[in-house]
Amino acid sequence: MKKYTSKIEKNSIIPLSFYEQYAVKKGLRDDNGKGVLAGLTNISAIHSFDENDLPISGILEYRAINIKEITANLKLENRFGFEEITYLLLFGELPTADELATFTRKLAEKRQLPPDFVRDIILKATSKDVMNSISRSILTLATFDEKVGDLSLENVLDQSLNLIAIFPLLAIYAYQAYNHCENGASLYIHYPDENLTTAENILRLLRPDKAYTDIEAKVLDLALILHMEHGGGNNSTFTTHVVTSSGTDTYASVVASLSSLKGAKHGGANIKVAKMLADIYENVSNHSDETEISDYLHKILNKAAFDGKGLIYGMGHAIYTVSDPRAEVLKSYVKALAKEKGLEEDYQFYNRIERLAPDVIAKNHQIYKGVSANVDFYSGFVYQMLGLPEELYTPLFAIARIVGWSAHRMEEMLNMNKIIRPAYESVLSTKNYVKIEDRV
Ligand SMILES: CC(=O)SCCNC(=O)CCNC(=O)[C@H](O)C(C)(C)COP(=O)(O)OP(=O)(O)OC[C@H]1O[C@@H](n2cnc3c(N)ncnc32)[C@H](O)[C@@H]1OP(=O)(O)O
Ligand SMILES: O=C([O-])CC(=O)C(=O)O
Repeated sequence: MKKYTSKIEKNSIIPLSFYEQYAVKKGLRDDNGKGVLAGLTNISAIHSFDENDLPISGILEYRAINIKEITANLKLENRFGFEEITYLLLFGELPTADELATFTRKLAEKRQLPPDFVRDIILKATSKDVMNSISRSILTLATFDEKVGDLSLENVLDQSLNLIAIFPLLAIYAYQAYNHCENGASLYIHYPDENLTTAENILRLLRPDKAYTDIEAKVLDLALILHMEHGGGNNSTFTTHVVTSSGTDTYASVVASLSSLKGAKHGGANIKVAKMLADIYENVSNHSDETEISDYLHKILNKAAFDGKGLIYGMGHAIYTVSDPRAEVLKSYVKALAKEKGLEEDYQFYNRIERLAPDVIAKNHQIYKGVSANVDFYSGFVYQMLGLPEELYTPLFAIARIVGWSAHRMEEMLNMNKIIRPAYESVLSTKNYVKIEDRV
């Protein structure tokens, strides 16, 4: 293989200077780190600079409503919000109490799989990679749908609602199947309860005794809400736009976005954060020695420790500068939860890394806009405290983000009607074909 990979490298690597020469925006990003404007949206807004272009604490709005206000109100009213915010993101306005009750019932009715699907599909060829198992299930579900390629708004909405409703089942059953077949654990396939919310059902399906506390379910509900949507440009949602513009079906579109989300630089970062924190904890002898921790973070950044990729996971963001508002909200819950679970030392350790990492990154990279903890930094710690297995961290992100993907798919269908097709400039000069006997 080495012989082939050397050829690929020799014939594929493009000098860095060419990108400047041809004015190509690497990663579709401007020099100052901002994304190239690729679309317009009504679904959400992200603010990280003020009117004078100075970095500010991040603001995220769902359909123009600040998520901090959304989550604070839900907390104040001690209510679950996943269904309500799904309604807001999909339909563009907050539901009345009656509309919410009807919509919640609709989602509950849709929360079921075809007969024998678990036995015939999910329990076969199990995998530690639950994201891949979900994709396999979704592509199989496409074969059950007689209207798979019907691209009318009504049908796409119906398909999207079906997938939003059954996503928790696909994720948790895939985990239970893996845990049983590969780890020898007992197999639990509980049915969802139509009177429970999405967050409650997730805990019910996962726990052997189906039990959970109200606080656990509310914290999970909050985490889901914070992960639901992040504009049209994030990697998985942009994937939705790209593949929707080609006219593909809803199942294929969701699988494409899932494939994007699982990447370690995107939604897959939450598992990496948990593993990285465990690695730092193991390799640093004094857990409150900031110099020793910084030195180890430098090693990670220099590809000499952890996974050798040079990334400090859970830190940095394509858009946010001073802070990611979702990380701030999660952190406030993490602090209280850690106290309740007697994990304050772990919380302090996370806190230390969060404080030290930006400096370490800034010393090694040119940072135009600042680096801070992103939503993935604390989410894994929350899931750990809820007793959720690592294999489900990224699937939980997907259970939430499919709502944003669905809203963006419909927005693309309604507004664009133009295939997304940017240009790539060839940097080679034309050559003649050489006959095989003349090749050296
Ligand atoms: C839900 C989400 O998707 S949130 C993001 C989850 N991902 C992670 O946590 C993975 C770690 N973080 C990262 O890899 C990056 O911060 C990203 C991919 C999220 C954003 O990267 P960029 O858009 O390149 O951010 P930015 O322009 O601020 O980066 C400037 C430089 O700092 C580097 N950098 C930024 N964050 C990090 C980090 N956490 N670790 C190491 N280097 C970093 C970038 O690679 C870039 O280096 P380069 O100029 O040599 O290419
Ligand atoms: O916006 C991005 O680039 C990454 C993302 O999806 C998020 O932060 O939720």
